[in-house]
Amino acid sequence: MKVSIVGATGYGGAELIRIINNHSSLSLESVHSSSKTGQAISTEYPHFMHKIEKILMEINPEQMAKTSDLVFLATPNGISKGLTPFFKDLNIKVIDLSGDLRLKDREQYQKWYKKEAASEEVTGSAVYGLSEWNQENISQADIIANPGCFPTASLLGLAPIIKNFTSIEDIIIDAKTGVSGAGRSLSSASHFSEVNENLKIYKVHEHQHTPEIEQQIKAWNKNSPNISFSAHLIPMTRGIMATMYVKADRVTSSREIWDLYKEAYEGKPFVRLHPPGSFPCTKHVYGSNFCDIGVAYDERTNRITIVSVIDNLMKGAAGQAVQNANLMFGFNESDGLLNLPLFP
Ligand SMILES: NC(=O)C1=CN([C@@H]2O[C@H](COP(=O)(O)OP(=O)(O)OC[C@H]3O[C@@H](n4cnc5c(N)ncnc54)[C@H](OP(=O)(O)O)[C@@H]3O)[C@@H](O)[C@H]2O)C=CC1
Ligand SMILES: CC(=O)N[C@@H](CCC(=O)OP(=O)(O)O)C(=O)O
Repeated sequence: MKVSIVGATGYGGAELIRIINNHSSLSLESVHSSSKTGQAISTEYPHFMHKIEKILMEINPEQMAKTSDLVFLATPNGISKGLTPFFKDLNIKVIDLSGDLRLKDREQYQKWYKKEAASEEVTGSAVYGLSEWNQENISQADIIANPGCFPTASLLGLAPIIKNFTSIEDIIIDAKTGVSGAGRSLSSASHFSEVNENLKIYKVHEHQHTPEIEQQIKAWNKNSPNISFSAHLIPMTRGIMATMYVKADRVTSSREIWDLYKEAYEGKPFVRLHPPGSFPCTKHVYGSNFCDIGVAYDERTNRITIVSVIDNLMKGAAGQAVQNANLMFGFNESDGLLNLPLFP
């Protein structure tokens, strides 16, 4: 199966190239850029030297549709909503890594992203690509809205509770991310001297992933409350930890909660449940497509604590995108993705 990448010079695009290089059924046909056409991708990323010697090409959907079966859009928010209709008309499948196609309510997109939303036709035909929980729809989709990094960690961590408790009183998601989550372009927010030895909260009550998480938990259980979500930037390159506190409508136990997770993720190759009383850290998933989860119940406060970790560029972006491609084309779900994490 031949694939192209738009936004190949970004971190998500580069991670796609790395994964596809180890895939038995996907082959990289072409890489595309809006600003570096004619340049070799290995000039931009010397770690690809002598291995990936593709030249960056212009973004020409008609040309791409002649040679590729699938295009990954690893572009900033606001771009894929314009490109996707061309690919849709040309019958080439699309996996969009940006936030453009995830929210079904266009007003919500405009409110949180502060941009014009994609057309209803495009958002209507996009399938939300949370691989573990939407496999059937993904396998029949032509357009995938790949989930955001924080929503992936949060939703995989919340799903068993949301689906098994009738009513949840309160959800707090306290999330931390490494700096590669902000992409490769330069900004003062990701400047070494402002990130190193620093811990910073950002987009308080305004983070664009809030409505994405709420959209999915309310689809799973209409009694789900709005969430309190906060994002923090920490001085590391990759990784997300979402620590979540959920107040349930009834008394439970750590064992009951752990059993729910065990059952929910039995046979899922990329979600690993820690043994009772043990919790994951970001290095447990570094460079891999795993989402590791630990859970416990605090009987003093009647709150369930869930810790969910992912690598933002893998399970939070390119890894899950390839997992979705595997499901779309009927390949083994794990193809190209079974590498162990890098440790330490
Ligand atoms: N980084 C992460 O952890 C995650 C990222 N995402 C999402 O994935 C997408 C890609 O992220 P990431 O790779 O980190 O971002 P980067 O900023 O690293 O890369 C984005 C790339 O998009 C290209 N681009 C910029 N403007 C345009 C344009 N007008 N038309 C076409 N291409 C353009 C640029 O390449 P060029 O100038 O060569 O065209 C750039 O290299 C984003 O939407 C991001 O929000 C989602 C989950 C996690
Ligand atoms: C560190 C950092 O800035 N992370 C980004 C991650 C968002 C992202 O990946 O964008 P989408 O909206 O396409 O999901 C943020 O928190 O906004």
